[in-house]
Amino acid sequence: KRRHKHSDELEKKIQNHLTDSMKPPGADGDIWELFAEEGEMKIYRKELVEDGLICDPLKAVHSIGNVTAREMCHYFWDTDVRMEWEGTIESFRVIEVPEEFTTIIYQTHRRVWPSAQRDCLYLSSMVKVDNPPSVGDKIPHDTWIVCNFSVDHPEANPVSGCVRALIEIALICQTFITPPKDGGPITRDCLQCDIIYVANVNPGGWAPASVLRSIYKREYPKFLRRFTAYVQDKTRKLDI
Ligand SMILES: CCCCCc1ccc(-c2ccc(S(=O)(=O)CCO)cc2)cc1[C@H]1C[C@H]1c1ccccn1
Repeated sequence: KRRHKHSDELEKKIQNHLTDSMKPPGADGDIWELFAEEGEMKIYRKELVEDGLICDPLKAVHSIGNVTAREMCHYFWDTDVRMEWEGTIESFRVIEVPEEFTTIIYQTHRRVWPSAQRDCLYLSSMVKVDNPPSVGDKIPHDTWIVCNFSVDHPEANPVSGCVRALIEIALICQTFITPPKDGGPITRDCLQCDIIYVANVNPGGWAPASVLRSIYKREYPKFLRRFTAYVQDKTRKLDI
């Protein structure tokens, strides 16, 4: 069962995301504020201050056509394409690959004046979910999750001056297939991918609440727009 040092912690976090993060906002009785909405994309936030630091949890739901859950999670997890869609990281390094679909990454984020620069050291794992909870009455064809959470590592060799931000992030994707009415073959046009993205970022050190909240308000919608467009573009059949 224990495949690497963080196996148990990873399993527990995935289970928590599948029970808690897959619930629609508000189902947990919490008050989520819808702060951005663009078509199917809805982004919610909660105000949370821990030890004087702004740790506002974020939850985004989205649904896009023509891609599968596995493709969405693959492009989110695969560091080979990270800089093609990530807009706020300045550099990153894969520190360790504990197992095939699990990496440990050190990354620095672009400094946002007047705050100190932030870095993150986290484990990133992509997992196919076997017995997914079905949301509502739709039955998913498959469910994939990428779970990113902060860990320690002796070889991080951090950039001096960076403040270590702590992250708990998950991208949960489900593929829904609507076979063509005429009984023809299933094509990309029959695919719909439902996405849930949850992010808990602790900035690790003081930063003005107004600065942090404006960064999040700007960066999360931008990230979701840019990342989903990137995957649809990468998977689009070549225009013949
Ligand atoms: C003064 C700034 C304090 C907070 C800095 C910070 C830390 C981590 C993160 C973060 C770390 C990982 C992820 S991910 O989803 O796992 C993808 C892989 O990179 C996502 C966001 C972001 C930000 C802040 C750039 C701000 C920001 C906010 C949303 C989106 C992008 N950038």
